[in-house]
Amino acid sequence: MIVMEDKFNIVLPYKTYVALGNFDGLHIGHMELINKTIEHAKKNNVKSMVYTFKNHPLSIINRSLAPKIILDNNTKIQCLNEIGIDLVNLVPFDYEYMNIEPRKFIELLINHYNINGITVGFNFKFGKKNSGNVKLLKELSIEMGFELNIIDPIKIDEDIVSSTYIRNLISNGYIEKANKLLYSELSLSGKVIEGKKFGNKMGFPTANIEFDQSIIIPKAGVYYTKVQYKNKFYKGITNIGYSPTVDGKNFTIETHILDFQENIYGKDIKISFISRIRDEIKFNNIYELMEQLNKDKNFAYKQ
Ligand SMILES: Cc1cc2nc3c(=O)[nH]c(=O)nc-3n(C[C@H](O)[C@H](O)[C@H](O)COP(=O)(O)O)c2cc1C
Ligand SMILES: Nc1ncnc2c1ncn2[C@@H]1O[C@H](COP(=O)(O)OP(=O)(O)OP(=O)(O)O)[C@@H](O)[C@H]1O
Repeated sequence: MIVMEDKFNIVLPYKTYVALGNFDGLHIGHMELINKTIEHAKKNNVKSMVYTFKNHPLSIINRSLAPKIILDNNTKIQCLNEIGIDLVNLVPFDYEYMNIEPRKFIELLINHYNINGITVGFNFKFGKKNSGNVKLLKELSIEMGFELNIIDPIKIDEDIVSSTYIRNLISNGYIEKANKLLYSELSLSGKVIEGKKFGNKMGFPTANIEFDQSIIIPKAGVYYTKVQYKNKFYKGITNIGYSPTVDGKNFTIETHILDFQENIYGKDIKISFISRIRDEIKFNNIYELMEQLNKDKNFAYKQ
């Protein structure tokens, strides 16, 4: 898979079939769209391409409305590679880009990426002030001669699946439901940093993770997690919150990795959230906390 960050500077030497969108999270709606793009690209003997953004458009259009991101770019690239996309364009979204008129945008796509076809969702909007829509795309596809695929809404129960819908699930702790809608389980990657070193004394050493502030964090509480370190997987119990029993001041994400004794300060780990175990509790003393931690650990062993 080729990854590029091109803002209409290059001209591709081959034809492409392009999926357009933000694709944060890579949910089942996005998957339908991306799989259809690959299918059509193969049928037409051209390359499949995901055209998306390096930064969320709202981070430029209206910073105060910019959401926390579900999937970091590295993980998104890895997933798209697994799915079988030929090219990914992670476009840096900036002020100049924001002001491209819809018709001009499609002209640029055609001139630079040799477009054979485009796939978008039913509600796709594009171009300056989001003024381009599916109706305009239909007109342009006839005028400019490219194939157009519109994907019908993918729903869960009566709700249309969207990145916003999934962000709400995550913020409210509904990890299992969010995971059912995502291509891969919700995860956080980062470096292990030093904590208060109190966990060790309780017999529950924890890996505190340095997390990216732009990434969405599940609701505070305790989660059953899967931890990846150096291509090996371990069970974990992860606490998100303020540790009110012992500290109450700093917000941390810390994981006790089961059956693991290595010193991993400074090393990168990936935590995948599997299910929510409970709320964070302010215990009367650390003995009560330790008793609960043993229960959490036994829960994880049974999974
Ligand atoms: C699985 C797990 C569950 C936890 N649950 C709670 C809790 O309910 N209440 C609380 O005050 N602290 C909780 N903690 C935080 C501990 O108090 C914390 O791990 C300990 O203070 C060690 O911190 P340190 O890593 O900074 O040394 C939990 C930690 C883990 C790993
Ligand atoms: N549930 C869905 N069914 C079909 N197509 C979808 C669905 N969700 C998104 N799409 C399409 O996938 C592409 C990328 O969607 P995009 O990430 O921009 O929006 P979204 O998933 O609805 O998230 P947001 O909540 O941020 O609007 C768009 O073309 C969009 O129309």
